[in-house]
Amino acid sequence: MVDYIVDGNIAVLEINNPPVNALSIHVREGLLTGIQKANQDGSVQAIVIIGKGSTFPSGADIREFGKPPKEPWLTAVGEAIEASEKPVISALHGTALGGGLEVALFSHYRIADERSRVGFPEVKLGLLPGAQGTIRLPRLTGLAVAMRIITSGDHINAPEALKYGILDKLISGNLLQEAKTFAKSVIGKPLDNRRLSKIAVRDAATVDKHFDEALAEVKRKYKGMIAPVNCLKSIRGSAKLPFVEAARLEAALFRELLTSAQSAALRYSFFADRSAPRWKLPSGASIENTKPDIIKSVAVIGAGTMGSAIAICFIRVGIPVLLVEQNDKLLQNALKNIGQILQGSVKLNRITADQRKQSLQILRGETSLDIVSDVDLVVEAVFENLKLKQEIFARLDKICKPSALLCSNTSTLDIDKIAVATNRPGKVAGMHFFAPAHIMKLLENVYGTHTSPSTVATIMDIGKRIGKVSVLVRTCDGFVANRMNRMVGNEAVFMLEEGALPQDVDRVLEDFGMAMGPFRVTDLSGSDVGWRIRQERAKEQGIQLTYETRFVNGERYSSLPDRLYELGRYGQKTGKGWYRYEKPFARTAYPDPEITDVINSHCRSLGIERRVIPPQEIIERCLFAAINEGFKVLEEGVAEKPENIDIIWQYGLGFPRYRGGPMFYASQVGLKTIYERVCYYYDAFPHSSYWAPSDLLRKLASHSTEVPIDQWTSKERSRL
Ligand SMILES: CCCCCCC[C@H](O)CC(=O)SCCNC(=O)CCNC(=O)[C@H](O)C(C)(C)COP(=O)([O-])OP(=O)([O-])OC[C@H]1O[C@@H](n2cnc3c(N)ncnc32)[C@H](O)[C@@H]1OP(=O)([O-])[O-]
Repeated sequence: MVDYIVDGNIAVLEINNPPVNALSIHVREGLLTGIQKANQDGSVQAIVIIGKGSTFPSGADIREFGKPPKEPWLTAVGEAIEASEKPVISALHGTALGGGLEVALFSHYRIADERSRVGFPEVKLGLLPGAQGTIRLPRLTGLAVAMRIITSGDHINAPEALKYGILDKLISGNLLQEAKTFAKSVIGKPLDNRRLSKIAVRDAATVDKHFDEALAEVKRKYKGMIAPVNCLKSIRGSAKLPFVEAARLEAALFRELLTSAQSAALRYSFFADRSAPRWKLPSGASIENTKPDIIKSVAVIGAGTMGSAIAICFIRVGIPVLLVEQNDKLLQNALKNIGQILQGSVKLNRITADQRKQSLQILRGETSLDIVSDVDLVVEAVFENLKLKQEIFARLDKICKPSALLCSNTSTLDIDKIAVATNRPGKVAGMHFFAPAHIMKLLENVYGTHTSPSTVATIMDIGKRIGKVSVLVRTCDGFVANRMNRMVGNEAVFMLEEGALPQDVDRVLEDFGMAMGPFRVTDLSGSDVGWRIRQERAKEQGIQLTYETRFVNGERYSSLPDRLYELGRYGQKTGKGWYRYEKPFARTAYPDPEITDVINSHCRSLGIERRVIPPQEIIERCLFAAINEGFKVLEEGVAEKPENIDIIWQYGLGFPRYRGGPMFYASQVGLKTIYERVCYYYDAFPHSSYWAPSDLLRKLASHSTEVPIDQWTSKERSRL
């Protein structure tokens, strides 16, 4: 794992632990023995530490966290590096992150390939740079820069790192050769002024001011997260305490984080990010064995808000789009809006004016569907109506070339029912974008009974090309996101009928960490959207919905949202919804006494006695109901693994990353507790059949010890 190579009077310790040279136990052992050996070797006068392959170490081995720690710890290795009597030069390339950068900060000199990046991303794992990173970096950069680098977790490029004093020299040629030459040039020079533990923090006197400012900033930016706060406390220690005591404080703050639920969730999320796009079908077809088609052109059908935003996703990565809308006026409006949105991106420095121009050059608006005959992929984004979609797909099937994929942006409808309208069901799939589609990272890709593996490979590949986090799910009503989120919406409204107000429910869920509570979310999209869908469904079933309707097909129903619609309270667009706004499209939501009156009179007319609903009940009824549904989604194979569900919630539904996702959260609460509470609510609300406990949940909860989340599907699903 660490090769020891002597070239003349230079010992080279080459770290070889692909893919990112993580500082696993064998690397730490190799570094420690390498340093000791070089110090004992009379012919060696300087030591170079370098990474083999694409990078200098990108950090500690994250898979080791949460397991019993193995010595030597990174700090001990680092202290041996700093204590070396012979100069140690770290030669950085690729991404020198976390523990990797700490190794460099223990070294006496740091040189780097000019294309390399450095950083302390620990905070994104709910940790701090615990091998003295928080107390060494301020000694080089000063407090403000160190606080920004460590609390943001952002990478910085080599020239910037040079400017801050983190690096001593940038290299444009052969890194190893240059490192050896550099090493020879520092042989015999005094080392004490190169040992960061011997150097003071130069702006230590200003630490309280920097701390207060940075603390206010992280509390606003990373609400609810403990790691950025601990990072700051440790950096403050670096300025206030003698080095050894500061190191002790850092170690204590690191341990607190390492054992925290937040870090466990963030580390899980790190691996879930990488695992979710790796799709596999029940047939065995997978990302490993299926090639995607190459998509060179796309048509988007429907130039509403969604269709326009979807078009942007493709044109900004250079894929030409035909945007089709029947009505020329709507089409022209959409083209204008797209131009404005891209202009906004230029203003925010997300793209250049040239990139905007190039994107608009490959966008063409049309009013006839016939024009799409030659595109490789169609994304339909018309109104959520099965009949309408079936008609469009039947027409597309006739117009498009046989190899074209026909995808729907439906958020709920069964892909199989859309595919039957075509003679190419293998080439039909769902691509469910989340609003606003040009901003939201999630793409929920949906396969139907007949969708071919190559279609799946293609939609997953194109999702990656357009910069989305793509997750594959099987078709069902609402797929994963809307199917599970429906329970949150239902329970939230039922709690209004029982005693809560919209702001109570939203506050509890936002305090939990959700980006927005369900009522604020409804106000954003508009209560008219849900009303239309409910009316449509009722019509299909021959049901008349009235204010007195309390059950539909035996299921509890609340007409409160219908009352809102009748009052013209469509949400932000009308300046009032579940909340009041200063004016239409204003963002700030104010609790509205009028809504309290509407809710109270609704309860009176239905004879419901209101009660106080405690925060814990709000959490349980919204989240446990969704979690129970999540287990059904797993048991039916709609989602292949819990990570897929959690990534959908993080990137599509605003679930706090530091809680991992609803399924990871369930694993932390404990499945026995979740199961018992689900049973309790099923008893209490038998007319909400989604409370019927999932079989998978019941079986997992019946184990005498908690089944780890990575075994949920393998352990029980095959036996169901
Ligand atoms: C006594 C106290 C002691 C305290 C010690 C504290 C030490 C320290 O302060 C803590 C840390 O360093 S915390 C760490 C701080 N460092 C970080 O947080 C850096 C985390 N890593 C990254 O940000 C990105 O991986 C890179 C930018 C490095 C490369 O991006 P890219 O080129 O797109 O590649 P990719 O697809 O992302 O990864 C490729 C494969 O490598 C895997 N893997 C990666 N890093 C790993 C790791 N550290 N570990 C294990 N595995 C790691 C990854 O899962 C994937 O595996 P798969 O099986 O193929 O799925």
